[in-house]
Amino acid sequence: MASTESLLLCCPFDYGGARVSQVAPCFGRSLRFPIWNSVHINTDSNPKNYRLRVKVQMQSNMMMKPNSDNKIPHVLTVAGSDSGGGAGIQADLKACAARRVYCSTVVTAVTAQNTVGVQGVNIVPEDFVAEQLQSVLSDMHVDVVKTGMLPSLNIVKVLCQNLRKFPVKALVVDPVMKSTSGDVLAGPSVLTGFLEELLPMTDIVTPNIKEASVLLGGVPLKSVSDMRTAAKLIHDLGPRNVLVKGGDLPDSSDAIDVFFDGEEFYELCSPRVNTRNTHGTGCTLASCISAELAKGSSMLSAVKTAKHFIEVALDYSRDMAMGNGAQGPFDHFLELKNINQSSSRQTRFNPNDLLLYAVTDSTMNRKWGRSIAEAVKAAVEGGATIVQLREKDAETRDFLDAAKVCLEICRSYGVPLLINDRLDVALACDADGVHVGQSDMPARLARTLLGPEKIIGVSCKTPEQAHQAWIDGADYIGCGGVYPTNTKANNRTIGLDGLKEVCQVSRLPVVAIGGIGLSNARAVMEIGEPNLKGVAVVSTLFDRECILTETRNLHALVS
Ligand SMILES: Cc1ncc(COP(=O)(O)OP(=O)(O)O)c(N)n1
Ligand SMILES: Cc1nc(C(=O)O)sc1CCOP(=O)(O)O
Ligand SMILES: [Mg+2]
Repeated sequence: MASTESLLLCCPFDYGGARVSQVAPCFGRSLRFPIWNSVHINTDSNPKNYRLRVKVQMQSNMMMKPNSDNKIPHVLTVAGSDSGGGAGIQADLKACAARRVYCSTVVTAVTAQNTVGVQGVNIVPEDFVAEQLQSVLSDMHVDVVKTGMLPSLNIVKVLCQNLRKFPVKALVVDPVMKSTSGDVLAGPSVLTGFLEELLPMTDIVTPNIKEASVLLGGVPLKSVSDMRTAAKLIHDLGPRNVLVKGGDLPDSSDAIDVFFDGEEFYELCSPRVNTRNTHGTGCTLASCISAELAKGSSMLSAVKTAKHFIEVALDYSRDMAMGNGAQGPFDHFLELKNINQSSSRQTRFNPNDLLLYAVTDSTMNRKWGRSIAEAVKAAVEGGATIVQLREKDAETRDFLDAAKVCLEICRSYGVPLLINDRLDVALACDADGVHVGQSDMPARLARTLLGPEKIIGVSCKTPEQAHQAWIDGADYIGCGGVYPTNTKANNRTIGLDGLKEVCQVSRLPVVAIGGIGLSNARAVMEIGEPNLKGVAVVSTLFDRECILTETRNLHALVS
């Protein structure tokens, strides 16, 4: 790099100047595509440079990473264009970019649509769909094909011919039949193509309850039990996995989707986000699943990550104002939003993540003969909502290596990973934050070193400590020991009363810790303090034979 003015850096995929515009103002001049993979500990007193470093470091998290075969993960979407930009090809491109995967496009139809509805549809002739497919598939390495609007039987046939000619790792079918506004996007003849040709080649099909009903000849779906039956029946039509999306199910406070892999059913729940901005969620979900599959995820893990992404995106965009119609689009670029709002950490840290806080322990892992990564994976699969690596006797190198693996696991589940005590390890692996105690690195210094984006938790036993944590710029406090514990030597027990007292003065969210398990977690959660957001536990999860089961059980108790 010759100078800051000529920082023209390579990036595998140009997806616009948006990221760049976040960085450029720091220099007051134009930069293009920063690529910066190293970790920066900020020792620079110039706040301008400091801002730049933090932001550029986040940008490196947003770049596409080659797979183990050195190829950039690539999804080809075969779908319709939505002029309003909320669904179809436009949503697919944004979703893949947000999930850091390359996306090529075969346009099957051009729609005139907005937040009010679909005003017109122009179907692309099948010969030209075939030409687009041939262009992409014959030249570029495609991992996953994702389909959206397939508006004619002949287009379905052309697609199937090309998939036979150019096999890919996975085929994800979003069986789009109607838009969110209720306009028909694919007629009955297309259904024949789905049933006879496309579904038998499909790795996962993602119907909503209306589409599932159409695929099954019109049977109504009114409950989760109906969705399970439908998932099984659709599976019998040929796809290897089925995800029936229950977002439109009436009378449910949660968005429950049923996933069936041919052997087991999984009910995937997320809180229903109260927003009008849901246009494009189906396309985005299928594209996210495709993106995760392209990166090498297993099917279930891809589905879970995609569902979590949608939940967070809807939540972030709940008040976004776009258009005058009933259904608005949402914002896919959460990470950019974080960069934009770097002065406001609360947008990044969600206090609800404290609900089930899993804290690891190397002694317990050794006792049960498992690695830190195995323990963390089981905990997040069981429903842990945040993880802290508390590896008191690990060698630095081993700790760092393990932290990197755990971070990948946690990121794939959308679960934040914090490091206990060791800021150096947190910085080196770009963890989501740290937890420090009263005799560790002072929280204020931790904030200076980690920057505004990272999560910082502080252990507090008294109202004074809680007040100081807030002044120092912490994000939450860990308060305990609520009950006696064998995990931390000489730990003072403050009881439920001590916890209440701290909660009442704390301006930060609180997670309770110390001796908490299945027998008393409920009592802790029910102390009636609104800023008590969850329980942090060590032995209840990690000093047990099956971490997954214990986490599930505790999750059920505290949710
Ligand atoms: C969530 C949470 N709360 C409290 C602690 C204890 O931290 P600390 O007082 O620094 O003690 P050690 O964990 O370092 O022994 C915690 N780790 N997590
Ligand atoms: C790490 C830690 N900190 C505490 C505090 O009171 O700040 S109690 C504790 C240990 C919690 O382990 P368990 O869930 O096995 O009791
Ligand atoms: Mg500590």
